[in-house]
Amino acid sequence: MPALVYPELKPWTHAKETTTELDYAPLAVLDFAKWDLPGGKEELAKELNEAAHSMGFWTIINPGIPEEALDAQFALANTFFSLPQEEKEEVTFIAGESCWGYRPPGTIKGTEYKENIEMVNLHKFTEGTNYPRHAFMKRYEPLITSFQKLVHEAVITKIFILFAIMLELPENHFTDMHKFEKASDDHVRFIKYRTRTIDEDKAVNDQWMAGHTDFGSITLLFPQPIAALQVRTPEEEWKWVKYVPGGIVCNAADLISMMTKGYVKSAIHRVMRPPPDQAHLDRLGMFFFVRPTNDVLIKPGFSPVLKREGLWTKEDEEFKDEDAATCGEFVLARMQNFNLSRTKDLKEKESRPTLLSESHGFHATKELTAPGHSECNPWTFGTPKIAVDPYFPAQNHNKKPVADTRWRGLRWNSTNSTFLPEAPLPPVNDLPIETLTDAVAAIPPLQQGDLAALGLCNWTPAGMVQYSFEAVHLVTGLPWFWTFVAATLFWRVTLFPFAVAGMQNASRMKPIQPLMRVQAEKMNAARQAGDVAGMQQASLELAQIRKSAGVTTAGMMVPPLVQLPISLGMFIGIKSMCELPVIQLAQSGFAWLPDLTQPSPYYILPIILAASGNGLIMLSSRDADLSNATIAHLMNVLRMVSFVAIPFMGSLPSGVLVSLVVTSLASMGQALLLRLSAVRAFFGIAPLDPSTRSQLPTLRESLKYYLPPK
Ligand SMILES: O=C(O)CCC(=O)C(=O)O
Ligand SMILES: [Fe+2]
Repeated sequence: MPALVYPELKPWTHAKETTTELDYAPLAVLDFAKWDLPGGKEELAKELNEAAHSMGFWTIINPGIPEEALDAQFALANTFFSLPQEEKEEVTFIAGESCWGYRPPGTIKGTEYKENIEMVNLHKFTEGTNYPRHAFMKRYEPLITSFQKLVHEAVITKIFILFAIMLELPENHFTDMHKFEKASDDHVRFIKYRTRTIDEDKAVNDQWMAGHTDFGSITLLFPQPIAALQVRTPEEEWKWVKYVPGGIVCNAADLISMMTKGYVKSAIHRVMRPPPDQAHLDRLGMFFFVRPTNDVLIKPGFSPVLKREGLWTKEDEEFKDEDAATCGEFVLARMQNFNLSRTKDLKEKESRPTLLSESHGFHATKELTAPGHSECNPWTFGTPKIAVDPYFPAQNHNKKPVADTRWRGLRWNSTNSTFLPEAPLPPVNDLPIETLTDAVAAIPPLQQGDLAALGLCNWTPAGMVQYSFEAVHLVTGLPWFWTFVAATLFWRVTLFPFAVAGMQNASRMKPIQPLMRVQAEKMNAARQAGDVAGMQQASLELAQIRKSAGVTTAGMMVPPLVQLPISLGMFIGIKSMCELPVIQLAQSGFAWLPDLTQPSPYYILPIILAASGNGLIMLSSRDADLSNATIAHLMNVLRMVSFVAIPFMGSLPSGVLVSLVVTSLASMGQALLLRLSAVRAFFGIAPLDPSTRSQLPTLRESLKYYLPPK
């Protein structure tokens, strides 16, 4: 494993895969490498359709999340769980109020056993979110946020696009409901399950977490090899979920099920004592609970598929927005019920959960569900009161309860059900709140492999540019501002031979141009006359002319083919480093431009860029063939565009602009250098001919050229 951005984090070593033969659920494996292939998304949507409709569980391979990024998060969790207990309890779940922060193991009701679960829920860190957070977690905010954003982009968004395709809805149907930047209860959860003795486990029927559904849209379960998770199949059997190396297991949850009228199944799952070859090992899990944004209405959306399936009814059509609860209200109410329910599910012979939809809006009453009511959740697992139907009944969806305490009565049959806090919880307001400046001041230097751990550095041009920036920084030890300058110059120097090759080719081309024009005319005449032999002859001659002049197709094609991807890669690669952000870039080491991830102050860099861009165009126009007026005026258009683009440039992170300015100035230096007769002679480029020196029209002349006379 490469060094982490934060070397003090303790890496988590994953166990070996089990060799025990387990009764595995037949889960679909979706290969996200297909995403960009022609027809790939449609094929994936088909596979997801089958999986989401039947099992509610599936696995994604090649999700585009680097292993190092996962390792870093597991190390973070491992380090957190090994902190002293008081430090972990700095921010703790508050029964009936919130589930952010740490939840220590409780005692299993009716037994003397301690629960073997401790967990921490990390609400996404977005603007305006003000949840209490551990000082420890704040310290790692960049590492956590960039990971969550990456997962959102690379996996979650794609799943929602596939949902939309499979339901024949516009691709943005679900993605619009799940914007990372908007307020929602998206969070990452880490759970540490500690081993128990055989006897302890027997007392709870080997259950580590009772059967339940998750209550958001989807849940991602990141790869870890200890078998323990089981899913309830359509045949109502518990089957093991197989670990696929690098694969992310996903399950659909209640809200997505409600919004698709149960077409997408909210999957019932539980966690059991692992098989014998793994039962002695602690299990560390990482999960991403995805929720719609708070403002989204819980309301099924019309889909031709639902209609064909007979799930879409007149009632749905007539359902009014004002009758719908919002996802924010729903999640809050269920969360408030979080620690209130007191069930004995782990002691039941077998937890027999139902789906939320079975009871919601029908059985819950204000009286029963009032906070603190001892019977607030009468639907304990296994009671005969509930009909056990693991599938979402289509008919009940429109009975959306409004945001009142009725929601508290909804079954919260998840992980918290046995939690009984043992010690009084610290008041949140007393917690030391570190300022962000403190956190930033503590940024450690970047180390090799850190960018990869953040999901950067791959085999695309942008990824390779990022790799080169990391390498230049580590090899030279330069601060980040100068790293940007040096790495950009490195690429200019690397591209210099290609620029020279392009010029050599062009200079060989120049004297044969009149001949080539004649050949082209010959070719045209032959084509019009239908004279194939004549055409062949003309192209043969053309080839010979070019060959004798030393002009090759490769010579014409290769320089731009190399320069273009690298230039684009620089732009995209640097932009994504700044936008992530790679937090070290916030300390540029250059007083005048302290933070490369932020726009340039007072538009200084965009103005320099526009000015140098103009200079470059004027310089290259001097030796250009401007006999064609359109070309001459077009160059002037480019000059004007460079100024008009200043506001856009002003919105880019200054790291991108530093690189663009260096590129522009270096290009100018290169152009001046390649005008010198001695340099041209050295490279075998024909000298410039002062008699053919051209001059651009004035900007006013160009405006006149484009604007029709009044
Ligand atoms: O530990 C697992 O594999 C599943 C955890 C889970 O289902 C949950 O936290 O909701
Ligand atoms: Fe779950």
